[in-house]
Amino acid sequence: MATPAEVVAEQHEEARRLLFSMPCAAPPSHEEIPLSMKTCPTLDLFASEKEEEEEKKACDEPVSSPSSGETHSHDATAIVPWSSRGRVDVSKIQALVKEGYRIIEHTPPPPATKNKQKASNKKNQNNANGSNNKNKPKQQQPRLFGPQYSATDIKSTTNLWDPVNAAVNNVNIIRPSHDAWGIGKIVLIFADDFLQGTYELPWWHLRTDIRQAVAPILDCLQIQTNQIVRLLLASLPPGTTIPLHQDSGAWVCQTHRVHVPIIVTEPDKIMFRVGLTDQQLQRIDCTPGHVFEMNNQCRHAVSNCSDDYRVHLILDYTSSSSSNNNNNNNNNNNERPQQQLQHVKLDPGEKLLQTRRSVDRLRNQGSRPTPSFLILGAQKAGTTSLYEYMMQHPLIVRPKRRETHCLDWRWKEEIAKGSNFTEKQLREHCELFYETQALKLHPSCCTGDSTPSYWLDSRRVIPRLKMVFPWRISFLVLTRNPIQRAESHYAMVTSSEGTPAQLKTRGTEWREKSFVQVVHEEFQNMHQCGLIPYWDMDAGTVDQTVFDGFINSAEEDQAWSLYLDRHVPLHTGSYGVLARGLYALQMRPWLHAFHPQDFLCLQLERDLNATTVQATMERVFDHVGVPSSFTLADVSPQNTRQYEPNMDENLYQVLERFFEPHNRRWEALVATLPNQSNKVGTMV
Ligand SMILES: Nc1ncnc2c1ncn2[C@@H]1O[C@H](COP(=O)(O)OS(=O)(=O)O)[C@@H](OP(=O)(O)O)[C@H]1O
Repeated sequence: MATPAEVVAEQHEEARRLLFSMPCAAPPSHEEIPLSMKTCPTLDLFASEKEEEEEKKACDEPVSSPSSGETHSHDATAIVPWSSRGRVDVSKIQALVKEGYRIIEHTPPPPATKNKQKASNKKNQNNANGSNNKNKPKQQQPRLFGPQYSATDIKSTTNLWDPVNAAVNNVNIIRPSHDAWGIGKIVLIFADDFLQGTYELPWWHLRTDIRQAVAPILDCLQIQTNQIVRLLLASLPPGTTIPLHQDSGAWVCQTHRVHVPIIVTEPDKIMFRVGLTDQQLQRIDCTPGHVFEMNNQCRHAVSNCSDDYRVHLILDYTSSSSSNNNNNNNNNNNERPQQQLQHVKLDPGEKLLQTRRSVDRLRNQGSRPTPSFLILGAQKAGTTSLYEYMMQHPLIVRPKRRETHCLDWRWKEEIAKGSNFTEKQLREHCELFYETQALKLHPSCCTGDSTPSYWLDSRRVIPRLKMVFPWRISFLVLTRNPIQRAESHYAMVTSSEGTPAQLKTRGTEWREKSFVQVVHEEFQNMHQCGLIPYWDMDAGTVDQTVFDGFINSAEEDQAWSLYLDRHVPLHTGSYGVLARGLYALQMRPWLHAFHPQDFLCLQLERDLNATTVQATMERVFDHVGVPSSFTLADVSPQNTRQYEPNMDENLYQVLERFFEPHNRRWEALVATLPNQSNKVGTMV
C-alpha cells in the first residue's frame, strides 16, 4: 500500500523541523553489514489478475512496523542499520551526470513528429473512408513495448537523464514507485527481484568513461563489477520525501545496499534517516563522496528540503561468493547459500518487459510454454494446499481456474467425437484456461494447474496432453495414507455442502450408502475385473506370493483397464474409493509416457506438515523452475472438512492389510525416481 499523501507531507514537515536539531550520527563501527542481519521480508504477492495495478505499486513498499511480522534471526538490538564505508572522489561522476539532472521528464513524450504525422494520415484516411471508427490503431503494442524512438528524437545525447536518450542509447527501465515520486534515473545495472538475471545496460558495458568514474567506489567497497546487481543514479526533486518504509523482495537479504551522494548542493538540507524502528532513526551524512551502506531491511526515509535536485548513486551488490570468477568467500555461515549470478549485456534500445517482481527481455518472449507444470493428484491428498502454496510464489501465475479439467471434462465435446479439429485449435482451446498470452511476454513467470482426476484414468489424458502441450512439463504428485484419503473422499462426496456445480460433479450414488457399503462394492468391482487376485475376499488378507507375481504384469494392466472402463465414469465423483489409493498403478502409464525426472512425488503427512512444508515447497519451486528462495506466508491446510469417523476398527484393519503391500510398492517405485530426496520413509 502506498503511503497516503498527507502522511508523506507530515513526514516532510517533520524532516524540515529536524534539519537543525538532529545532527548526523557518528558512523557505527561496522564496515560491511553482514547479510545475516537482513532477514527475508514478508512479500506482498504477485497477483496475475491484478498485474497492471501491481506494476503501479511501489517496489519499495511501506510496511507497518519493522519488528512486528519479521523474524530476525539476530538479537534485534545487535542489527546494524548503516555503516560508513569510506570517502571517494566523485568529481568524474558529477561531470558525467551534471547535464539535465534538474529537468527530468519521467514519462518519455511520444515520438512527436512521427505520431503526429501518423495521426494526421489516419485522419485523412478516415475522412476519405467516411468513417472514423474503422481500423482504430491497436493500443496494445505501444502499451506493452513502449513507444519507438529514434536518434532524431533525442534533444541531447550527453544528457543521461533524458528518458528518450535512455530509451534509444541505453535501455528503458520502469521503477514504478520511484517514477511516481518524480525521481529521475540513470540505470547502469539492473536485476529482477530473485536475481535470476543481472542486466548490464549499454551505458555501463559500452562506456569506459562511466565505468572509470564509478571505479573508485568499487575500490572503496572492495568489490568486483560482477558482484553488482543494481547500479543507478537517482535524482530526487526538491521538496520531495520518500516516506518511511523498508524494502521488500527476495533480493533484499542477498544484497548489500550502498549509497553515494554525488550532487548535493546543500547537504545540511537533506534528511536521510535509517533505523531499526521509527523511533530509532539515525541521520546519515550526505555530503558528496560519502560511501555508506544502509541495511534496507531497516526503516528508512529521505527528504530533500533543499531547493535543488539531489543526486545519489545507489548500488546493490552480493557477497563475492555468489559472483562468477571470484574465489574470495566472505559469506557468513548464517546466510542463505547464494545462487550464481547470470550477467546479461543488453543492447542499446533493447526492450525489457517488467512486472513488479520479474524482468524479461522482449527477445525471450515465448521461451517458457504455458502451462509448464501440472499437479496430477491424488484426489483428496492435499492437492489444494500444494496448489495454494505454489500460487504464493511471485513468479507463479494462477490459471483461470484451479482445476482446469481441460484434458478431461472440458475437452471439447466435438473433439471427443472425433471432429476435424487441428492440433493448433485444440491447443488454443486448452490455452484459454491459462494466462497464456500475458505469460508469453514474461518467461521468468510460469503457470500450471491442479486437476487431480488426471492421475487416475490417464488413458485419454496422456495422449491429449502430449498432443496439445508437447513440451516438457513438470508433474507433481501428492499421496496420502490411502485409508484417510478414502474417508476424506467419501465425506466429500456424501456432503450436502457446496455449490450446485460441486454437488453435481460429486454425484449422488454414495448418498444412500454407508462407507462400509461403498468399500465393499469397490472390493467386488475390483475382484470382478480380476484386479486383486491376491486378495482373499472372505478373510480380508493378501497372498504376498500372488501379489508379487501379479503386479506390473500384462494381466494387471488388462484388469486395470477393464476396471477403468467399467467403474470410472466422467459424470460423477462417486467412484474409486480404493482404486484412487493404488498409487503405483496410477503412476505406471505416466512413467511410460514421460521422463522419470519430470515427476516430483510428495507425501502429504510427511512433506506438508508444519515442520517440513517450507523445505518441501523449496523443492517444488525448484522442480517447476522458479527460484526456490521464497518464504511462504501462509502454510495453513486448505480444503479441510470436519466429518464423523466413518469406519470401525475392524474395517480399518482390513484396509490396512489391503493397502500395505501397495504402499510398499509405491515407495519402492518412488525410490527409483531421480531427484526424490526424502524418499526414505513409510506411508503413514
Ligand atoms: N497440510 C495439510 N496437512 C494435512 N492435511 C491436509 C493438508 N492440506 C490439506 N489437507 C487435507 O487434504 C484433503 C483435501 O485434499 P485435496 O485438496 O487434494 O482435495 S480435492 O481432491 O482437491 O478435493 C482434506 O482432507 P479432509 O479434511 O480429511 O477431507 C484436507 O484436510
